[in-house]
Amino acid sequence: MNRNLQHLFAIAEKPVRRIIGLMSGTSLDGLDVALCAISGSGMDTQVKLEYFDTVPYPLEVKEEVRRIFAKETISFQQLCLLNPWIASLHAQWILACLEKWGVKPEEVDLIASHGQTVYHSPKILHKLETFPNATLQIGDGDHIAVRTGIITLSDFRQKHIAAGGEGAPLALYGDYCLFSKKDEDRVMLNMGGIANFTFLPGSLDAEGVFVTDTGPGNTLLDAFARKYFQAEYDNDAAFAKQGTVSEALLAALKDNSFFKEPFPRTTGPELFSIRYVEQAQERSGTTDLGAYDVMATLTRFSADTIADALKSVLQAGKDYAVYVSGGGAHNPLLVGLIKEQLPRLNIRTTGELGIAGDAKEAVLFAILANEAICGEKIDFGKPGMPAITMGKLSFPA
Ligand SMILES: Nc1ncnc2c1ncn2[C@@H]1O[C@H](COP(=O)(O)OP(=O)(O)OP(=O)(O)O)[C@@H](O)[C@H]1O
Ligand SMILES: CC(=O)N[C@H]1[C@@H]2OC[C@@H](O2)[C@@H](O)[C@@H]1O[C@H](C)C(=O)O
Repeated sequence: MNRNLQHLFAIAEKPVRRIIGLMSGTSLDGLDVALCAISGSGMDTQVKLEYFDTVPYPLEVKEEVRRIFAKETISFQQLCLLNPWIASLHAQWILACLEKWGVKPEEVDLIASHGQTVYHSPKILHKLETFPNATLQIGDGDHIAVRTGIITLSDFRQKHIAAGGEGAPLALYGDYCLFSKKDEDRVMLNMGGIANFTFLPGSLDAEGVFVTDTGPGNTLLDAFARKYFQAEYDNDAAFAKQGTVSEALLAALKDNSFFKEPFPRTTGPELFSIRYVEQAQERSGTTDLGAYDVMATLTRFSADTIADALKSVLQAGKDYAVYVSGGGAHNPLLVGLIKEQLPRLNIRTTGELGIAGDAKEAVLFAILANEAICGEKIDFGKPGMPAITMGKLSFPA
């Protein structure tokens, strides 16, 4: 047997695998690095989050990525150059984290790299008959494997599309294995740039699992915080809290076919952009609205669309535990507005389940890699949620 395969085989047989999960999401705030000790697979998966850090993207990196991020027209050269550049930066940051934590690269079994999404274009967005659902994550796995010396799994989303999905959300595969609890219906709500949630039935029945993106989480808030206030985000909703919601603008923001598509539906900043808001302002005659009022309205827009999607799945009059994660969980106004609409939600954090909210998505990619090496495909029995394991293998040599 080839040495690489021998090594992989030995990893699959270990009682505990140390896997680094990486996530750098649509907010471009940084690279989340989670070193996990994982045993078992599927519903028997056990995870201990050993170390976690977010390496902030330096301004220069944000600027280079923004030159192509979610843009229909870009420099092809920029895309080509960024693919290995992002990978080598991620590799460099992984090695720095390992050094800080006192862990040697040879003590790590696998890296699970999400890569940097630069464009997400499901059919419901591009609406072109000829073309399939499509999504593109850069930061090639071969570069990470060679630079770190650690076997790397990457590019998780393509098989999801090949098997009939939109390439997202992938959270359900890890949420189901890790957070399902017998006799307790749970909702795992992640509010990153884009918000999504997984419903986990207390029956543990895979066919009862539900997942979808709901629409914007922080992406519009971040874009307008940058535009109006030269701030990276609306820290603790300080700007939005000073404004008043414009019902006219809110109605125009909600008037988009995305919100009528069947679940699971996915989206990104390709749709929910500054242009999206400006067009809604023009349609609703609110172009003169003050910056604080725009921020207040955008926060309500995120909260309402999250609450509406939750209402369509949860039974009215029943109590649910909702475990929140992602940066939006730190936004008190956003969380408060969701709670106002769904008073019977019992809002908790994934930290109460042992995984800090900021680390959750990175941990989920470590779980996906574990499933690819040791698990079996799980059949959720629904279109858009294919029964697959994911991730492409890169060997260091
Ligand atoms: N204290 C806070 N107050 C308000 N917003 C906050 C706070 N802390 C973080 N955020 C928001 O969280 C964002 C980062 O969230 P996160 O890291 O979950 O996004 P992401 O992983 O890039 O997104 P996605 O899940 O869509 O890929 C920030 O850009 C900011 O909008
Ligand atoms: C294409 C892409 O990168 N999508 C992200 C993004 O961030 C949140 C939401 O939009 C979700 O669909 C997805 O990430 C998570 C990890 C997922 O696939 O579940």
